[in-house]
Amino acid sequence: MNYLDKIGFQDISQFQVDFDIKYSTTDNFVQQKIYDQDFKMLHKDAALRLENATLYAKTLGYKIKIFDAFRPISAQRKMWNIVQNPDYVSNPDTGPCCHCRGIAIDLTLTKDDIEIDMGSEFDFFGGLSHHDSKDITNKQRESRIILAGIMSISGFCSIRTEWWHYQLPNYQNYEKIEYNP
Ligand SMILES: C[C@@H](N)C(=O)N[C@H](C)C(=O)O
Ligand SMILES: [Zn+2]
Repeated sequence: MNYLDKIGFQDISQFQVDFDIKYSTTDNFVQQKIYDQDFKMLHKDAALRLENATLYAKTLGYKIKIFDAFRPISAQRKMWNIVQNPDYVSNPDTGPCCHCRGIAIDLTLTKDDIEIDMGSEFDFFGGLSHHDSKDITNKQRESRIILAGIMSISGFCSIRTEWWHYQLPNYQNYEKIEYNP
């Protein structure tokens, strides 16, 4: 049993979802690897809710694709050093940093293995990614609302500025984790 298991984290690698863990590749907003290992881990409270979300998505004919889940504080710091804008990257010292607590997921929906058009790319840091963007089509808005509905009835909250980011409420109940495997 490793440290993350001991503190109540759960491996989500076998869930009925697809993974495209962007920060273990160079295909991300910093264009460099943020960490070497794919962390397909969440706190068990979030993992349980994600499992429900996969079922709701399936009912509607979709599958969930995960871009990121748990990320250690050091990974968050690398991001913060590049983008010091709390609308898009949480401050590792003073921000909620829900990924570092294992209770946030960056995700989208797919149908027949094709990503649904949500109106902006993942990690596009601008108004087009905001839930209330006026510059997306009705279809793109509808797709975001479907994702929001799935995540909301599963127990997650959204943030205003990123259509792909969902987190558990009461983040103060979970500690930020540093982890170097
Ligand atoms: C970096 C982006 N994918 C993200 O997760 N942003 C939120 C605000 C965070 O850093 O917690
Ligand atoms: Zn996120």
